[in-house]
Order: sequence, then structure tokens, then C-alpha cells
Amino acid sequence: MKVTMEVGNDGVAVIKISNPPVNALAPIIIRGLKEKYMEAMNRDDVKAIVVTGEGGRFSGGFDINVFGTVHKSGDLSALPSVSVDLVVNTIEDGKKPSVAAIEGLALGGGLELAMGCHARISAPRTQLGLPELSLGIIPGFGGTQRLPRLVGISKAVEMMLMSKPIMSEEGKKLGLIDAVVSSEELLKVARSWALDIAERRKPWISSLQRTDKLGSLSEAREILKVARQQSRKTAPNMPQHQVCLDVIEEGVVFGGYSGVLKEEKMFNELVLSSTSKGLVHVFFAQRLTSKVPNVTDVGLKPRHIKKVAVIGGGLMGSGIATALILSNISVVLKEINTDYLQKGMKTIEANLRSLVTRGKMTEDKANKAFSIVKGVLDYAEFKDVDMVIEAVIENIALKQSIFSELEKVCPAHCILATNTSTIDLNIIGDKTTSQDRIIGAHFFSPAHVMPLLEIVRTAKTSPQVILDLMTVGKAIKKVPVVVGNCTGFAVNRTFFPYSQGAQFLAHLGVDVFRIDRVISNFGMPMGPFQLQDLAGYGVAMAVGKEFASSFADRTFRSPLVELLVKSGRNGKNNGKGYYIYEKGNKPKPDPSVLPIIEESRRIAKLMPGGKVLILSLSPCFNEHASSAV
Ligand SMILES: C[C@H](O)CC(=O)SCCNC(=O)CCNC(=O)[C@H](O)C(C)(C)COP(=O)(O)OP(=O)(O)OC[C@H]1O[C@@H](n2cnc3c(N)ncnc32)[C@H](O)[C@@H]1OP(=O)(O)O
Repeated sequence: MKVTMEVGNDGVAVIKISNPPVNALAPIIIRGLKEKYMEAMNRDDVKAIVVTGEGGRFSGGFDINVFGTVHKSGDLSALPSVSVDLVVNTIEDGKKPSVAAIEGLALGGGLELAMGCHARISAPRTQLGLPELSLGIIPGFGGTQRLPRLVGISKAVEMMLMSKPIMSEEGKKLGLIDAVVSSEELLKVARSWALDIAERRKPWISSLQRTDKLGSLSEAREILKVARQQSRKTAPNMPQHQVCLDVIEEGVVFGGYSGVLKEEKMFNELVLSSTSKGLVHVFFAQRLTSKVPNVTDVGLKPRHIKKVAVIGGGLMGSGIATALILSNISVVLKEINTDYLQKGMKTIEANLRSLVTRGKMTEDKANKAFSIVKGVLDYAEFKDVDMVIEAVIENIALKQSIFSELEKVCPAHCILATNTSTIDLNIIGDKTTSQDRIIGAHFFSPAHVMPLLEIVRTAKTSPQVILDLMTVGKAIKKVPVVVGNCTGFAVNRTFFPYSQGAQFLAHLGVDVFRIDRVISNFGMPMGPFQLQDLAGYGVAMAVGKEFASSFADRTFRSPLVELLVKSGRNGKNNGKGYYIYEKGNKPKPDPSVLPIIEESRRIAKLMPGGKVLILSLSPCFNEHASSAV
């Protein structure tokens, strides 16, 4: 971890950040930058400065570990003073010009440091972005002020609110980058650019002083108003979104420097928020998932998975097949009859078509993807598959017989995976002798969209098989999380008690729609009853049965779902559940479901003395805020 400086015969000081792997701006790096800058400013042989990063990466931003320290101690003094002291006073207002030579990535504080320079030269395909909102904070080194001044308010708002980076080629078009040059030429061009500024052959521009891209005050306010409305809908529980827009507005109205000061104040408040604590935890937790002891640290190399068979062309099977072919992995989709097979193939086609319609993929790519999936009715194609993913209904006997057939028809190296959401893998593989290659590949619906892939290992699953599935998971752009084997694994083992809690409350007399409202106001995308409508009652019944048999003393056997099914309801599937589903309309609570719930309460006999339980909520639950439903 160090910052170095080399002064060339041309009078350019090259200051280099070195903190592998992403050159994060740790406090020691920030101190190093300040020291080297002061030295460069004071040396007579230095005319101009180039700041760059070691190892082909400019910087991944401020060191996120420091937020962890602040979260633990609640003490903001661990945050170095950067925004005004280093970026404004030392770099931007310094008496010698600075040019950022950017390669690989400049994210968060990294891009903010570069925007404090007087020009930015980039290598091709370099990621540029301010992803701070995804950590529950806002940019804190002046990014909320300089980005709108360089690319315009509209684009800056989009980049910050979506936390989505752009490439340097787009950055050049937008004005964020002054030139894109090859990696080999990067330092040479940056040096001569810096000298050109020092000798006034090129303009000496301080981004914070610019106003030419801000538009009129009324235009700016209109853009911010629309963004506020959208954020209220898309990120209702993320305070950093509204704060970011307020801080941008401060700078537009009162000038960039006022904006920088407000940004610093609000940044310090947000760092301590529970949202930031949660999201910083998510950042590190996600990275930890790719480190599995005795799997990823024992020198194993992932094997190449070229061809995968998916058994079952229902919603899950066709979604999984879609996810695989989108990443160029050939798929054999097996069904039991022509009707089901056609349905499965049609669903895959529709999944692809919807990506094309939404502009996420070209027609050409969709056609190419569809050409590598083959529908089959027997096992002939299984002789050279590298992996099978079984995605049939949750029926133990059926799964057991499929796995014992697979053992006979697949090659010996083939991974035997199941998409079961709940059933113990040892039971599924009980009728085989292939326990070392049996593994859970639990996708979440819609499987080609949802990022989580729960990988379930038993005591006998081989590390190679786990590594291979993790690698496939990453290749198909999922977040693979390896968990242990038990009924429900990690996700449903956590989720089931949550939905049981909701059922329990409903049977104590609490209104189901009130429960959904409170939960969605708390921050979930929807409440547990609406979610049950969405998932379908078949899943709820199958999962309920598994839990009841594995954890009999901890399971509340709610009669409600069976009563709903008997009354002809099947949730969103047939448009009738707890809610009414009509095309083009938001789901509406269905009052005619209430007598069914009453009957269920009578059967369950949970209400003390047969009386409805009155619950009042702690003030942190705002049950009256407008909800998604
Ligand atoms: C004041 C400022 O406005 C505030 C800020 O700057 S906050 C920081 C803003 N920056 C970010 O959010 C970027 C976060 N990082 C990333 O998105 C990705 O790590 C990346 C795109 C830089 C690289 O991705 P990738 O190559 O897949 O590697 P990835 O595994 O994620 O990261 C490599 C290592 O660098 C670490 N790392 C990445 N960015 C880091 C950061 N900003 N601080 C500390 N560590 C960081 C990761 O934790 C990981 O460590 P590990 O090997 O010990 O697990």
C-alpha cells in the first residue's frame, strides 16, 4: 500500500497509487497522495502532475473497509478529510495542473479524484462510475457536484441513482473523458496534456466552476423533480436517493462549493445510517460467498461445462435453460410428452423475446441462443452431457427414480444437480451410488432474471463438483452461494418461518392485507400473502409438507391454503388469490377471501378465547404509508 512519485525530465510528476487489487483509497493512500501532491507543488522542477494507478486499474474508490470500522465504533474521525482538503484545495485549486491517467476502472472516490483533476485521459473499455448509493451513502469527494458539471444533470443523476458505470468510450462522448488512448500511450499522452495545460496550450479547467452543462435553473429543477418521484417509487426505503438529489440541487442553486459542503455534511450523516450498515455488509458478504474453505482454496481448477441437460420444462426448468443458453452453454431440455415439451420450448422462446422487446438483447443474439437448446423426450442425448439439472415437481419418489436413471445414462464425470427448493439431497440421492456428484442448484423464479443461485452441498459432494457449479453460476451471471444440506437449505429455512409467522398472525385474527401493508412499508417488495399468490399455492403446500415432516414440533399447519384451493383459487396463476389480478391493474385485495380466512381461523382455533388479537405496532413500522398494493 503506497503512493509513489517520479519526476521526469519533462517536468511532469507522475503520482501513482498502489493498493492491490483495486487501488482502494485507504487512509494511508490518501495521506500519501496529499504528501506527494504537496511535494510536487513545492518542487521547482515540477511543472505539472499526472495521477494514475498501479497494475492497470486507476482506483475502485474509497476503502469500504473504513465504513465497517465507522459502523462498529460510530466514530466519524476514521474518515479522512478528502473532499475539500485534498480534492478542492490541493488538486483542483493547486498552482500546478493535474491530469488523471485512467485505466481499468475509476469508481466512486477514484472517479471523484479524477474529476478534481484538470483533464482525464483514459484507456479503452475503462469503467467509470459513482456506485456509492449502492452502499447506502452518496459520493463524498465532490462527485455529486462535478459529475453533473461534466456530463449534464440528467446523465449524472442516472449514473448515480442506478449506481451503474459507463465505459470510457461513452465517457468521451459525454465530456467526462478528454481523450481515449491505448494503454501503451496512456502515460505519454497524459504527461503532454498536463504540460499543455501548464503552458496554456490547453485550457485549465476546474470542473467545480463549470456551469455550461447544467442548463437553466428551471430545467435542472424539473429533472430533479422527476428523479425524486421515480426514486420514491423504485427506492422507497433508500434515503440516500433523495439526499443525493437534494445535494445536487444545492450545488445548482448556490454553486458547486456550497454543494461540496452540503455533500460532506450529508455523507457523514448517511455513513451512520442503518441502510449503509446493511448495504456495506451486503458488499462484503457477497464477496465472501466466492471463498469456500476446502473448495476455492485448495488449487482445484474448474472443469469446462459445455453441455447441460435440464429435466422438466416448467417455469423453473425453462427459466434455467434460458439462463444457460444466454451464456452460450448448450442445453438439452427433457420432458415427458410432446405437449409439455412444446410448452417448455415456447416459454424459453418467450423469455428471449421479452429480452429483445425490452432492448436488453439483439434479435440476432436471441436467435443464436435459441439455436443451442434442443428439446428431447428420452435420454439419448444425455450420453455426453457435463451436468444435469433436474427441475421437476417436488415429489420425492419421482426425483429418486430420475436420479437412479441418470446414474445409468450420463457419463461418469457428469454433475447431477437438483433444483429442489426444500427436499434433503440425501433423500433424493438415496437410490444411487453417486453421492459425490449430487448437488443442489436452487434457482429462484424467474430463473433467467433472479441473481441468486443457492448451491447445496451434502457431506459427500466433492469439492470439484461444488467448484464447477460455482463457476457455471458465475458464467451465467448469478451470485452462487454455497450452503449446507437440510430441509429448506438456507433460503427456505429462513423464509418458511417468516411466512409461518404471517400465517400465525392471520390465524390470531390479524388482517392479512394489513400484514402485507406493514411488510411492504418495512421494505420488502411485497407482503407474504401477495408473495404466496405469486409463487402459487402448490409450492406452499409442498414446502409446508416437507417442513411439517422435518420439524413437526416447530411447524404451524395452516389450513388456509387448502381451503383457498378448494374454493377455486390459485393465486396469480388464475387471477384469484388473496388479491384479484386483472391485466394492466395493480393487485386489489379481494374481500371475498375474508370468509375463507374466517373458516380457517375457526379450524385452527388459535385465537385466545376465540377473540381477535389486537396488535399495535412499534413506531418504526409505518403501516399507513402508501404501499405497493
Ligand atoms: C467518498 C467516496 O465517494 C466513497 C466511495 O468511494 S465508496 C466506494 C465506491 N466504490 C465501489 O463501490 C466499488 C466497489 N467495488 C466493486 O464494485 C468491485 O470490487 C470492482 C468492480 C472494483 C472489482 O470487481 P472484481 O474484479 O469482480 O473484484 P472483487 O472481488 O469485487 O474485488 C476484489 C477485492 O477488492 C476489494 N474491493 C473492491 N473495491 C473495494 C473498495 N472500494 N474498498 C475496499 N475493498 C475493495 C473486494 O472486497 C475484494 O476483496 P477480497 O479479494 O478480499 O474479497
